[in-house]
Amino acid sequence: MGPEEFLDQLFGYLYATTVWRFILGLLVVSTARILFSVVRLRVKQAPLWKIPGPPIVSLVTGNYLQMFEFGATKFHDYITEKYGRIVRIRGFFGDTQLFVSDPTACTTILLKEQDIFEQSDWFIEVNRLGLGQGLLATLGGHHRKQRKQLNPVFSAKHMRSMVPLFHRITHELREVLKTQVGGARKELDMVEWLSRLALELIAQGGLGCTFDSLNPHGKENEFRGAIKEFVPTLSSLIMFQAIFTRISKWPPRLLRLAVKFIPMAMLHNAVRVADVLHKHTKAVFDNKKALLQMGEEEFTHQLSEGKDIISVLMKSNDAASEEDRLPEEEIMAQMSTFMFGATDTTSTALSRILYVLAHRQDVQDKLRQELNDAVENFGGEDLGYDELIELPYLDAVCRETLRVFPPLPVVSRIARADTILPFSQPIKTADGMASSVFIPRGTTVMVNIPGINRDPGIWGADAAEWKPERWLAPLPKTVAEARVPGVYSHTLTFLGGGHACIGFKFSQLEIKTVLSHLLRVFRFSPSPTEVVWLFRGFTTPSEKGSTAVEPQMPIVVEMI
Ligand code: HEM
Repeated sequence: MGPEEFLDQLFGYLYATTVWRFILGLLVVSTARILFSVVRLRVKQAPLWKIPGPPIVSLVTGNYLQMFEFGATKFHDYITEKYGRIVRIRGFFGDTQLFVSDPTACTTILLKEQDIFEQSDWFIEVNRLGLGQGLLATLGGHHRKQRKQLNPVFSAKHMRSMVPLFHRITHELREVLKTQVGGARKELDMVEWLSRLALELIAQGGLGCTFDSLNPHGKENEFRGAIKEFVPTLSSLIMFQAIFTRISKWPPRLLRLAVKFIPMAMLHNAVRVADVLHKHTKAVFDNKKALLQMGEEEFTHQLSEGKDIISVLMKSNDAASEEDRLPEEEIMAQMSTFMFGATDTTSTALSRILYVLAHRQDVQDKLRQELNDAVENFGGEDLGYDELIELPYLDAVCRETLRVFPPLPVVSRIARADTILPFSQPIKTADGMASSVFIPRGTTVMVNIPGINRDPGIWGADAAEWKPERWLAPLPKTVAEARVPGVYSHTLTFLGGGHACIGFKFSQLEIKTVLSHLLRVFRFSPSPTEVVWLFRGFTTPSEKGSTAVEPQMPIVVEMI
């Protein structure tokens, strides 16, 4: 070996060992820091150990699988009944978390101390990288600034102008269903059709574009596919959240380069989904921007006549002061955010209403009668905004279904600082009665939405029963007294506080418009195939025993 070759090898060796030592050192330091913060948090969480909760089933995963597996809804109901409004749960490696349905505790989490109880870094970062920096990816002042610009776009005044569009799209669905049923009766997978409908309603009503979702022979749209893939793709990465949240803020180019060299198909898939979402929102945005620059007349030539949410937002944003104006990137991010926020939620709510009505023909008949009478009095089948909003039985059926069966049953927050969580009533702990508990920084609290919506202490002994009639009489005094911090009907179905669902009026109108058409033309009855409701983040229907990933809800649809 010559001297040059020797030096080359020596430097190569030194370089390789230095780099590897550096990487190894980094890993050791990071692991030590993670371990140290984990141990410190476990120690500080000691006061929470005294709160009653289910036994731990695994030292590694705690109660995590019971809380989030397909059958989790039953477990949630069981622990709420057994342990009450404040339940201690174990997360990964002995982490202690709370599952909360106490109204005073929920008010602290969602309203009074909403700047302490925030979404986790993981939630914010995956949404930021996947959907962009929209409402689901911002916190504090940044989030408030976005809400200030967006709230007026979701006002009742603007929702009024959406009614014709909702009618038009629902007519389309009705005609497709008539063809599918073939003039008599047929079993259809209604969740599939309601998902397509929800997607088309937000595509046209939110973005002013179409995905041709109601075309039975239409091809899968790439944007639609990416929205559907978003949650499963990210769920597959959840076990790497500690590492992910540490590297996610790297400069985008560096992050992309790093991801390229990590041989993990699910990571590459996540990047692909994010790229597809960005490509499409940018195309829709650029098109709108060009139209806006051409003038008002061109702008109203869009499919939605310029009444869709993003068009209205772009116009009001242009007129806003420099200080309030949102950057273009953030408007694009709202598009993916709305597509994501509006689709599974609405289709799940509509599916549940049809499912319940299929099992309660008496209610279905009564509702149909109310709708037929309303159409006769109104003088046309496309009921106006006020008629749709004010029909009492339609309203009662919607409120009751959303109360008893909230599509999104659990939302999580993480304490960003040490604080005290007060309760509305003292609870029994290992140390005696307690009317509050110390929550150390880093603790996860989960809001148990069905727990509070069906709390017998608030709604009475029949709280768990589905009874639309309860909304036609004065509600028990305990309902108002409980001061549930929700934006809708004393429930947390659409949550409350600064992160409450921005689209709740939009979804009310969608649901009522759809029911006003479908129930007058079709009768829905249960299928012989049993349907079960599974926890997939949302509570969605499935055929009993099926292993399909997608929700399924066979219902017998009959022409009237
Ligand atoms: C029945 C239908 C719906 C239900 C049950 C529902 C429920 C919820 C809930 C519980 C949250 C809070 C999530 C959290 O903070 O972790 C939320 C947030 C949100 N929802 Fe909805 N939603 C529905 C329909 C819609 C629709 C139609 C849209 C859009 C048009 C929408 C857009 C959003 C957005 C953007 C957020 C984030 C708000 C923020 O953080 O400021 N949702 N929704």
